[in-house]
Amino acid sequence: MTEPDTMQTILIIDDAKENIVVLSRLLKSQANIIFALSGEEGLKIAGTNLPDLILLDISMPGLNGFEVLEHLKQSQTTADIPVIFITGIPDAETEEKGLNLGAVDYITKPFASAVVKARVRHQLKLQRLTTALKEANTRLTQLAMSDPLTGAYNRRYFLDALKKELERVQRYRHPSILMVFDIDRFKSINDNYGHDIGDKVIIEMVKVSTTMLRKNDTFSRFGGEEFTILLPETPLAEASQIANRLCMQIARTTIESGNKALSFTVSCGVTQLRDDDQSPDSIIKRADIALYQAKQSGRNQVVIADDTAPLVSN
Ligand SMILES: Nc1nc2c(ncn2[C@@H]2O[C@H](COP(=O)(O)OP(=O)(O)OP(=O)(O)O)[C@@H](O)[C@H]2O)c(=O)[nH]1
Repeated sequence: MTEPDTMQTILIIDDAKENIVVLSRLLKSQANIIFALSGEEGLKIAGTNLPDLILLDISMPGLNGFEVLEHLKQSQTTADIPVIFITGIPDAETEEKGLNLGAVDYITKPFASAVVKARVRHQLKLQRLTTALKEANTRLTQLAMSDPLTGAYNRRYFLDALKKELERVQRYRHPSILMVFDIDRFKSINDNYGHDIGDKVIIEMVKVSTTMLRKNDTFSRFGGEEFTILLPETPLAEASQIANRLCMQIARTTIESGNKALSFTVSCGVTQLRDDDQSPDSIIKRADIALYQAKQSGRNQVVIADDTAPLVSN
């Protein structure tokens, strides 16, 4: 979160140096001051420095203040930077135009120093609060889609991704794969080594899996010791190899527990998304049945769902 005492930055855009000098002197105790002597230069600086507030002159050669504001609003990176017009044009029509374009305030010259300071302080405070709110929102979004123990995507996020991928499969008819992994005899790991070591096993499972996957694959901790992987645009034969490789890699992994090295295995069910799947449920059910068969057949192995019908490509 932004600290309240962190110095914020004000960008002054004005073609008259003397105005920049006066405003800088006035506001330097409130913020870091940077400046530009033209609209074009101001836009460049705004895009790279992302100031907390812009004080903008209206009448300038080249891009005028209104045009600068329009450019700022068009770019996603600068659209939310508050802009105050500081201008010698006192008429209400110009002020209305400036505010309608999205300026947060309009100050006319000659101005009273104390009033400018107060209005700037007010905008900087609003900006600080807005930034803190945005950061909190980002954190909340992150929390809502991830598992706290491992940081992997959670069930909710995964189901959403699976639903979207099913729609893509139905539309483009490419092969996509769901894998469900489950740690073998995990209860006995907890019982014999303790819950903390159980947690370490889960964390290691996530680490090993995620390093072996591609950027477009989605990995989630779907439940306690159950993990799901979505592999978009992947033929079944390739998915089978990936699942087997992952199983082998997991079996080679060890966890330190006191002076002992603990190893563990996983079982896996694999299925292909089908264009007649009505929802993620039926896909998960198929993969779960295959996983159950892997468990029944002795664990530490991959089973491909029986009823996976190959998609007919267009
Ligand atoms: N340490 C730890 N244990 C968990 C967590 N979530 C679930 N568990 C445990 O995982 C265990 C799952 O056990 P079972 O469903 O019986 O399955 P299993 O022992 O892995 O047996 P199989 O799946 O048949 O190989 C339970 O004992 C849960 O308490 C967790 O976050 N941390």
